[in-house]
Amino acid sequence: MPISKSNLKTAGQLLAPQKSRLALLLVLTAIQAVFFTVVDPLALKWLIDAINEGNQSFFMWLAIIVTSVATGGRLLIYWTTLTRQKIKNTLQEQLSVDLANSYYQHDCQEITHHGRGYYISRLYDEPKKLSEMIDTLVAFTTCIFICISGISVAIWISWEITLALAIILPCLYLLANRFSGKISDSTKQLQESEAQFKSILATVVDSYKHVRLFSLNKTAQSTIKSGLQASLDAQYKNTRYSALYQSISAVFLSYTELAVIIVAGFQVILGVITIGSLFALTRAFSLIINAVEQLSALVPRLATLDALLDRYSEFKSLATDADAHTELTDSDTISFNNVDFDFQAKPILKSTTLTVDKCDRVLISGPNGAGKSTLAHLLTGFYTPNQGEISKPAMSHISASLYPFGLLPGTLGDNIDRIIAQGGDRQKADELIAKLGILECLDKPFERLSEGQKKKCQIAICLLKTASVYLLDEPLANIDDASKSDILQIINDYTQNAALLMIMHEGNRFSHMFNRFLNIEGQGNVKLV
Ligand SMILES: Nc1ncnc2c1ncn2[C@@H]1O[C@H](COP(=O)(O)OP(=O)(O)OP(=O)(O)O)[C@@H](O)[C@H]1O
Repeated sequence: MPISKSNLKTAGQLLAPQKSRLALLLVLTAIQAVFFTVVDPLALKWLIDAINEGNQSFFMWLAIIVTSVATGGRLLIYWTTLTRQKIKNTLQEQLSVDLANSYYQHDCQEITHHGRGYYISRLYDEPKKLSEMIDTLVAFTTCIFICISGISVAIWISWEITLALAIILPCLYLLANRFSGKISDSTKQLQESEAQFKSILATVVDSYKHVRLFSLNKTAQSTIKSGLQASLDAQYKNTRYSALYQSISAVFLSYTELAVIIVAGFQVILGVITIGSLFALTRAFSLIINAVEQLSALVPRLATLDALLDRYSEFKSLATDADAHTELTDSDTISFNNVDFDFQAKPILKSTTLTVDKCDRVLISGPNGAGKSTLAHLLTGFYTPNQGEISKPAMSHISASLYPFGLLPGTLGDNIDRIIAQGGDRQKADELIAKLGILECLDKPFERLSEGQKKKCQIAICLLKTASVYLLDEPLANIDDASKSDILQIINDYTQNAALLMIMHEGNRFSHMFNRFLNIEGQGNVKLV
């Protein structure tokens, strides 16, 4: 079977919301297939027999009826094409939204590891490909009904000749079984390597200025070339299996077609069937052979679909809403108990034990690369420790401004409105915007702001949330010297009755604002005084 039972079930669940529209499409597709397969060869037989017998009026009426039916059939094809596209669009939208929902519950470390381009591929390219299951379903229905009705017409004309098909079908079944596993595996490799390549491509695109400034055009080209290699190899492998399978099945089919024409020709010579029947029979067989060929071509498509459904289910299964299970501690304090955390064997925290109380003002400092931002991600719950326990408020009680920072599409104003719509305080937002002097930024998308403006907007968004813990990573970076104390004062004012933790390289200048000092020394050593 090119598609597993569990994936058939998943496909059924995905298509359930559109079942009525889909059922209508498949019924009309089946009618269309049966109609053309039965009418086409029979009309040919009757028309040729009418010419042979010189029956002019029957010939004329038949010609008019056949032309009218063919016109109606074309209109039906137009309608089914549009309906099919509508169903595909709805399915793609449903899949993308569904996967995006899972994305926000994926492990943050995995997301950082894979990169932006990888997830763009998984949230856009794969749903688009998966929505093509509608085309596969329609093609499958068409082929099955063409085969059934074509075989019925052929049996009606000459059952002996139809027996020729019985030889070919088991061979095709065996072939399909042999190749579908290989095609499905190479499809998975292809999708994964494409997603990884898009991650590389996103980095290459982002490096525009760097490449121009250092004349690295050639290096960028070779990065693209080597990144593309794995996906091109997987594409080649996939095409090789599909083409090999289709070529072998086509050879089998052409032998059968030849055998039918020879046997039917002899039957006409012996006077067993009429010349009109010969034409009808060859026409019906060519339709059946065509349909069987298309059914064979569906095997690689079904194997591809199987791989895509596997990837869809796997992506969804990686979603864990860990924060939903975090117990809220009574006092909303933070404590690390014997926590270990490392990145690829580089220790960031080693047996770290510390407690931050409600209302503490903590300055986090330490050399570059020591692990300050990593600690901030552990505190917010985006990273989980390798060992030990972190007790902290749930993410809904924490507000943070972390690197890298990103908002949803739209202007800064749109993004603030979205937070207010979730229960945010409009008056507090207006106050923060006025105090931080970012009124002119409201109607611009975040990416078009200056770096200092971006920083102020990040602070405003962080403070807008009512939380019991506030965590800001380098809030003064890119802020002009004259504004630094004012901004720290704003942060201090808006975080009263909450714990405040700030990562700052120039913290010593403002040490009077803090009551505790957390020094990340590197190699996993951390000191809190
Ligand atoms: N996603 C990651 N995968 C692997 N290593 C990482 C990852 N993120 C950070 N690191 C490594 O962990 C170490 C700590 O990084 P982190 O960003 O926490 O340092 P930091 O103290 O905030 O530095 P800075 O002061 O320069 O901002 C660095 O050596 C960094 O290379």
